Amino acid sequence: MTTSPTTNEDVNDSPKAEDLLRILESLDALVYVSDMHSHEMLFINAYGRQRWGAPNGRKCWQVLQDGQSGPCDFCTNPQLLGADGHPPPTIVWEFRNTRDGRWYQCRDQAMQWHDGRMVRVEIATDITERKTLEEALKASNQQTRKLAYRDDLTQLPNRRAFFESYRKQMETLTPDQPLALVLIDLDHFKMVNDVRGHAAGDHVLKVVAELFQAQLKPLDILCRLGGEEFALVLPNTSLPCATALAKRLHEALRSHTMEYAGQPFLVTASLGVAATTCAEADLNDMLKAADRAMYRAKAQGRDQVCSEALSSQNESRPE
Ligand SMILES: Nc1nc2c(ncn2[C@@H]2O[C@H](COP(=O)(O)OP(=O)(O)OP(=O)(O)O)[C@@H](O)[C@H]2O)c(=O)[nH]1
Repeated sequence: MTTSPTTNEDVNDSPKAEDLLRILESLDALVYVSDMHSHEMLFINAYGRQRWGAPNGRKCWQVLQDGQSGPCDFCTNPQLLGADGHPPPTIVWEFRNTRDGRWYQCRDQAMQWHDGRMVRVEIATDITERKTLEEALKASNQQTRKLAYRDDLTQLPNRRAFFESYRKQMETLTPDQPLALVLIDLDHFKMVNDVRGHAAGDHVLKVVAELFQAQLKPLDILCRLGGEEFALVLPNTSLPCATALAKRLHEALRSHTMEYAGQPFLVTASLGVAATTCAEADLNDMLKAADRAMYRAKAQGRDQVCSEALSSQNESRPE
């Protein structure tokens, strides 16, 4: 009967050099050693030789990378020797190899070679599959986020995006900068649907979004709150300037001839404008003020712009 070792100590008692080499040569990972200063490749295991070839006296950057005329600018050697002479802990990083295009997790450390010089030892495992999955997940998350924040029909930011944009503006603007909000509600939109059909209503919503967007500056944020209601956040804009812009939007819409299924028709909107200094720009108060102004526009016969200041300072604030 054969007896087998029972503890690690028994196994590691007297490891033979050829056994250690056999382990290195059969590893499913790149292991290489290069001179810290000259970058000469001193050892590369079978895994590495199969993918990058034998070193033949070349430097590590000549063996492992493409298009290098000197040491790589991403080389971790400078980090491997601590200022106090003691090597810091192993450096772990991820890198896409320039020769095979695959991703590797690299574990680098410095050690003293048998002839006394300092060398770098790298163990690199192929993590391409994991990276591919991570990238697919990231892309899918971005797409999900895009869908969650975009209105499908008009491609404008939706209600959720509106609340987030408003909050961001509050953080970005200085306390004395004005902020304006315009609520826009199409007039008698139900009639468009009833008389011309739901598809015609959808067409109108898309055209309105494009018409308005064409009048805006890059920092102005037009959102579709839902149904036939839109909101416009205007950073650093006073009440007079916001009202003037709202009047331009109002005019652009009422003077635009819609056309659906060969039939021309007109659409109008009621707009409510509110503005305040950023320091006072509580979203609920702003929404209420813009809503009041918008309902005043509806009550006064629709097809017009009304405004309401939250703070008297806004009345004379320049754009
Ligand atoms: N085509 C289409 N219609 C929508 C959409 N969302 C909401 N609506 C319609 O918009 C209409 C809104 O009607 P109301 O709330 O009565 O408002 P209105 O007819 O515009 O009347 P006022 O606002 O008082 O001028 C309803 O008929 C909804 O079905 C949409 O995405 N597409």
